[in-house]
Amino acid sequence: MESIIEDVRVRKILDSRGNSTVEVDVVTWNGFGRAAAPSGASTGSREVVAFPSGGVDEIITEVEDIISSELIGMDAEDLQDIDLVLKEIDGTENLSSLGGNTVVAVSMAVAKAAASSYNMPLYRFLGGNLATCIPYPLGNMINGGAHAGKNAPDIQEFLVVPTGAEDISEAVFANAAVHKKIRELIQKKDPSFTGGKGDEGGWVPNISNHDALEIQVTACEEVTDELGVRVRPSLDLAASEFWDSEQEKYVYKQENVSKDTGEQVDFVREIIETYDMYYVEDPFHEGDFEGFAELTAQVGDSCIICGDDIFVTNREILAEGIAMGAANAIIIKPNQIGTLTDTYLTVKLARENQYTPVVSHRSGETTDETIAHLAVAFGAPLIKTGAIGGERIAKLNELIRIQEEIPYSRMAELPFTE
Ligand SMILES: C=C(OP(=O)(O)O)C(=O)O
Ligand SMILES: [Mg+2]
Repeated sequence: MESIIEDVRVRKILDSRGNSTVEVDVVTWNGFGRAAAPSGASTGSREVVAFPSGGVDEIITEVEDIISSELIGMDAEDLQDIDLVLKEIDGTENLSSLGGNTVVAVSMAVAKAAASSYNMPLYRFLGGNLATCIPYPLGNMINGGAHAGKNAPDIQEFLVVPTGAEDISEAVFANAAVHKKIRELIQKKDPSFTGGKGDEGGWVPNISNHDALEIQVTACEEVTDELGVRVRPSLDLAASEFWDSEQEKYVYKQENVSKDTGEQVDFVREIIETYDMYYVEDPFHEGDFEGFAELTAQVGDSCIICGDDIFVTNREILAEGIAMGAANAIIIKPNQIGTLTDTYLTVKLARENQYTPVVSHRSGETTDETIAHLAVAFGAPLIKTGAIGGERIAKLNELIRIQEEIPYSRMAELPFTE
């Protein structure tokens, strides 16, 4: 009774890039849930389609009525049934008629409304009383590729993880300290640097991939010494963005060099070894399962090799990767797959196969904080959600609140840390 859905409202709101996206309110007899959908810039080609052909406006004018007439009267607690109904209404494989972003916003708003109906936070409603681990934040420091301007590095994200942090507060402030330090180091290298930032709040300098790596690692070392909290460098290459399918080469415009898969394996392995990288995401393009498998075979016993565009939070594609030994971790972005049920099932498959789930934001975000709750509920050891910027700190500050609320909270167990 408490969680019977009484109303569903859909509206158009701004995202962090100034584009339109969708926000959904779900009202139950005794509760309320609100969620908004993010959008990617470097999207995987096998992600569900974000919006129907008429964009957000079609959702507001046509889709809202269809969804609300089906969902009103259903019990928000029956999340799996509701996710099934959403997929049935859509009727396509890639959610192109309702739009994956509509589906994910409804699915998350329903879950939040169900939790609220029983006066529970979302992480507890989904994860239960034993979900007490707080994920480590992967903070974005330097932006390149599709998240930055044309003179920025080809590598999309220079990230850090405060593996030595004892709690989430120490972790997020260590990341923020590295972010500040990196600005100083960029300014030293390029006095004309104006302090411009990319889509995820990382700095966008006009420097080479190599110089960005040097600066990232120096900043990690200095902050580790200053704060006494070990911070380790990590990367998201987002290599689909610089894979040239005609040449069959990874093309690094900054250095004017091209590499085939074998050379890319050697190049990334060298970076991992030289800079003691903790985590490397999408070092190969989304179709290069062989490259992923080879690198994982070579360094996967000491470095997290994570698949984003390759798996797109899809458990069937993940299963192909598992069979080949491609990667040892997977990015979890609910809007890549559409429903919370499907998101959960992908996390479950990952865990059963010792793949680390890494819950992640998108480059176009809102102040929605749902993924902070999902990371705790799913027991994900890592969350990738930037380091600074309103839409990024919405998640980080929520983790601080969640930690405070859980009586026996502790930081999650990270792979490959002594
Ligand atoms: C967050 C990312 O970017 P986008 O949202 O543009 O896919 C990513 O590639 O991990
Ligand atoms: Mg990525």
